[in-house]
Amino acid sequence: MTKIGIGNDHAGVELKREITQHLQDQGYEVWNYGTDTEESCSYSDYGKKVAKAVVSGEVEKGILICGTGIGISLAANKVKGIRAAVCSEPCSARLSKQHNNTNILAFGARIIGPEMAKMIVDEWLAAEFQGGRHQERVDLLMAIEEE
Ligand SMILES: O=C(CO)[C@H](O)[C@H](O)COP(=O)(O)O
Repeated sequence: MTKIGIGNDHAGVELKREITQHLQDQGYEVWNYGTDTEESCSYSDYGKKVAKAVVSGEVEKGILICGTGIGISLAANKVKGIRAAVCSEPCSARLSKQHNNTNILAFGARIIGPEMAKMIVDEWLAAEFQGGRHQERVDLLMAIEEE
């Protein structure tokens, strides 16, 4: 079963627990990269940890949660090879995989509720990259990393 890495800052601890349970109920193997306390911390540390786990192949996909999903996705996108998208509804999550081949999904625990988060996660995990013209664009996107 797909291995999924999950990480969050202090704002995302509770939602991370719910999403982890939701994924495990479906048979996914979930690797937790923290944080697990509500002590104030930096989203950068956890975005980076999950991003590096995806790039190294330790896990296949990543899920990141902070207050808005923005800071933690920005951190992940600093890691070479990562395409992380913040999504607040399922349609964008599906298209982020179909067109952009995202390898990390992010959302905000202060923006959406747990049921919406579960729908977003399910839609993203069910979607497949469509390749073709989108592959050419993703190749151009990733080539920016080499400039
Ligand atoms: O959403 C976030 C980053 O994009 C953080 O979770 C948020 O900035 C944390 O704020 P605070 O320190 O006030 O709890």
